[in-house]
Amino acid sequence: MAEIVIIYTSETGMTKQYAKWISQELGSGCLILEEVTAEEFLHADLIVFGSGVRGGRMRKLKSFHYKLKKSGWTGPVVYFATGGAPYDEQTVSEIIASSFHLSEGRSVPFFYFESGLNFEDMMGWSRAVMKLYRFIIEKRKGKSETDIGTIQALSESYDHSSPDYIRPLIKDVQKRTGA
Ligand SMILES: Cc1cc2nc3c(=O)[nH]c(=O)nc-3n(C[C@H](O)[C@H](O)[C@H](O)COP(=O)(O)O)c2cc1C
Repeated sequence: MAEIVIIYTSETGMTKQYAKWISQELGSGCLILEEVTAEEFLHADLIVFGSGVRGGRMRKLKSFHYKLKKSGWTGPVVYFATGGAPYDEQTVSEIIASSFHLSEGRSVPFFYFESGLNFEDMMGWSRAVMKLYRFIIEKRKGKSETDIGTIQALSESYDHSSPDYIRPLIKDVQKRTGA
């Protein structure tokens, strides 16, 4: 049976929740990026990597790729990102474009899962960025419906995460590993 390892990083627990759901579904190990050592993933046939979206791009992709490079592991990776914005093809394309430097015609296995915002567990500076962002939109004249929705979303914690969203990723990983 193929060995799958899930590696994730999570500031407020949203990505952690998705990583746990994926790990339960695939029956695979679930490791934290900041703590994982090469020995823990060198034997893997496939790695699933997940992080939250920050300013339109995946957090900590660089440090994940650095760890892989340093370890010499060159197997397939399936990516997932969690974000406060609802699923939308345009948004997902923009996250991919900002996160990965892809030459023309290349693509990466990538899945986006809507999560939410957890102000309680956010680091101080993240909370400050959110507050500033909300302030800027509130000052806008002639606010669009999106602006109004964004102000509302930035007003309090919410969690739209659902284990249903991971289905396409599970199917993709199973196809790749012949499970
Ligand atoms: C500073 C900051 C910037 C964010 N930028 C985005 C964004 O551009 N798009 C989005 O969908 N969500 C954005 N979010 C929401 C997070 O992506 C979302 O809460 C994510 O699930 C957090 O995952 P984590 O708690 O596992 O790190 C942002 C959150 C913070 C704190």
